[in-house]
Amino acid sequence: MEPIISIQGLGKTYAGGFTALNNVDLQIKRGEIFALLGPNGAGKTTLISIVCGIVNASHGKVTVNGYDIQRNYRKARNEIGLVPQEISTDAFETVWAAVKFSRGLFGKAPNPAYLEKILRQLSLWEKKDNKIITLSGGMKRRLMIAKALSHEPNVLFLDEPTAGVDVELRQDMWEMVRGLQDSGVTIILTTHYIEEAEEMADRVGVINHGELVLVEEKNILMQKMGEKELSLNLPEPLQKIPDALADLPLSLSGDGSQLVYRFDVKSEDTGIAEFLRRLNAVNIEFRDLHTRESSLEEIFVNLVNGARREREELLSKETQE
Ligand SMILES: Nc1ncnc2c1ncn2[C@@H]1O[C@H](COP(=O)(O)OP(=O)(O)OP(=O)(O)O)[C@@H](O)[C@H]1O
Repeated sequence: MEPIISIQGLGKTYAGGFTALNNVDLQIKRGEIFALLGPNGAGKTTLISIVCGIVNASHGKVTVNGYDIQRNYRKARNEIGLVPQEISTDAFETVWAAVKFSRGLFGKAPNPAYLEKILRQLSLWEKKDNKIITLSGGMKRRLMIAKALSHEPNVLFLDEPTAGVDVELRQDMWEMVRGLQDSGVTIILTTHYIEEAEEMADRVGVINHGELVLVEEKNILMQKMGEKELSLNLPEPLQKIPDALADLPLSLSGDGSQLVYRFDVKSEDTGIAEFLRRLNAVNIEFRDLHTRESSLEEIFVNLVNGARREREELLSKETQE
């Protein structure tokens, strides 16, 4: 199936000469939830702003549902709903007037039945005659989503949808976003909360210093990059790791009561059987054991740090030459 968004060779150098995006290629699949992760200043907002036609690209090509964002700007923009990070609405307008107005901005014929559907879906229908100023923070966020959906876009961009939102509300938002996906909307979200990507995304893209360093199915990423730990609780604490086991990837907790064996998830042979056999040979007993997988957060930190190290090495080589 054709991707709903296709980005090729996208670059952006701002007027001052700063390059915020460098040769980005990315295809967004129809119906997926795609999470764009990256540290502050990585280029996430620049990328979204270009696709939404708010910022002009320096080079490259973007199509949204087949429409080129430059040659066919209006049609491309019609395909997209954008929920910005900041809540910006007229406080004295009613909820209903706000969504009706947003739809009108796109030149769409009125469709009260559709607006009712999205307000119900976002649990805002009861509040439709309320002034925005009377809504809670969570309701205002949902209203921003309703406004972004008012012209029936196929793609929804959510820029940091849950920044500064409490845990309960965050989970409500996740549920609601899944509901939108079920209704056929493709969702691209940027987030600083890796937990959010882990929870929600079908695929993850990591952007760092304007470069897309990785795009991967979330499950595959977690399998491929992840390390697992096998922890053994020892009835008798150890002073140190026995010399006979020194060649194994082991670590000992501070109080010596927990021995941790690290293994690579992707490796065919985890070495666990051999490890347990050798443990037995040196008469170390254990009370129980459990395993733990690395989180997307650890994977992400490793990736970004790895890329930074590579860049620093490259720079130091260049200065030596
Ligand atoms: N109008 C502009 N002129 C010059 N530089 C800009 C402009 N807008 C953004 N930048 C720079 O481009 C880089 C990328 O910014 P961008 O807002 O895309 O990052 P981001 O990944 O969205 O960051 P955050 O997570 O902090 O929102 C930053 O270094 C920023 O200072």
